[in-house]
Amino acid sequence: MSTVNRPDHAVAQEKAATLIEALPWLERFHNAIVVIKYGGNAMTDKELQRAFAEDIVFLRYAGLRPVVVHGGGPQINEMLSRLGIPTEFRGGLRVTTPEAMEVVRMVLVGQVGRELVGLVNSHGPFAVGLSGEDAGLFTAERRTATVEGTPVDIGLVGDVVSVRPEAVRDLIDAGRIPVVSSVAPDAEGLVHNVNADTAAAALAVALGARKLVILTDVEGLYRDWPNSTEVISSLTADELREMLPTLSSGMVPKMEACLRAVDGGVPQAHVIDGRVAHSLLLEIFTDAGIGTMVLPARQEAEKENS
Ligand SMILES: Nc1ncnc2c1ncn2[C@@H]1O[C@H](COP(=O)(O)OP(=O)(O)O)[C@@H](O)[C@H]1O
Ligand SMILES: CC(=O)N[C@@H](CCC(=O)OP(=O)(O)O)C(=O)O
Repeated sequence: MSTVNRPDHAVAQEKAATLIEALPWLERFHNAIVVIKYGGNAMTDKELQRAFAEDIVFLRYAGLRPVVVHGGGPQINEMLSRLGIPTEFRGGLRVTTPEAMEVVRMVLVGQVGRELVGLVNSHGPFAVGLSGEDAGLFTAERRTATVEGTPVDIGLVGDVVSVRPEAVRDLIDAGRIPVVSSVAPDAEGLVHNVNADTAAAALAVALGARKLVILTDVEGLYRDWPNSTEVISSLTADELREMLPTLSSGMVPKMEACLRAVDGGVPQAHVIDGRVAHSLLLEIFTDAGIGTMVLPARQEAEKENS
């Protein structure tokens, strides 16, 4: 006969409490499409990569419908440097020459996307990789960057001007997990480099996603970066709109993406810390919530937190 001693019982109770804490969120997000932008540090550390793949498969088994859009800025930098091609960013976006574009496409679609698909599929035949070029998913239009209020040309960089989400929907309906790389042709078929945050927001809107979650390499949106690291836990679209001109570097496309998603009807957009293993699960399934959440308006914030 085996007996359960008291400390073990207490540990078991704690585990049960953690599991049951997820119940309201499982109910709320059953069948929900959640678009997750994967990037930053979480992408370059092997352990964090594995944890991310586990989280995505966990979401799928828990009854959500995850869609992944991945970045790969650090990996593109590495390949450009190996090839001796200099690169620079303006307003958070890479200046992309035709030569750099070839590398961006090769790294995002042929390397980063493939590796992510492989990691997810170590848990079962879920992930299918595609890019903005597949089945007309994204159409891009050349865009400029804004530097000190002035538009500057940054080469073959595009914004997503239309989305045909049918291919992604087909995959979701078949129980697959789409893994999307952010390169896209313009109306003439010329392939452009699209920031992955921007692509994730456009896809979240087109799919009518319930959430956009952006993983990055900071805790969230800092109120007064780089002077302090006080994280803003939630803000409305209007508050973000006002703050946007004061933001710098990589936070610009990220927060623009959150705003675009929420303005486009996605009820919540989050920026969370990809350096914390399983931060995605913590965000979706726990009462605490983490990082920064953008909501359409204050009353929505109260509703979402209730
Ligand atoms: N207000 C801010 N809050 C947080 N980070 C900021 C802010 N303004 C600028 N940043 C910078 O933006 C970076 C995140 O953007 P980026 O490096 O492009 O991330 P990713 O690789 O995840 O796309 C942070 O590491 C930080 O250096
Ligand atoms: C136009 C532009 O800047 N495109 C990005 C695309 C990859 C990306 O967005 O990667 P992260 O999410 O890791 O930053 C780039 O070339 O780096």
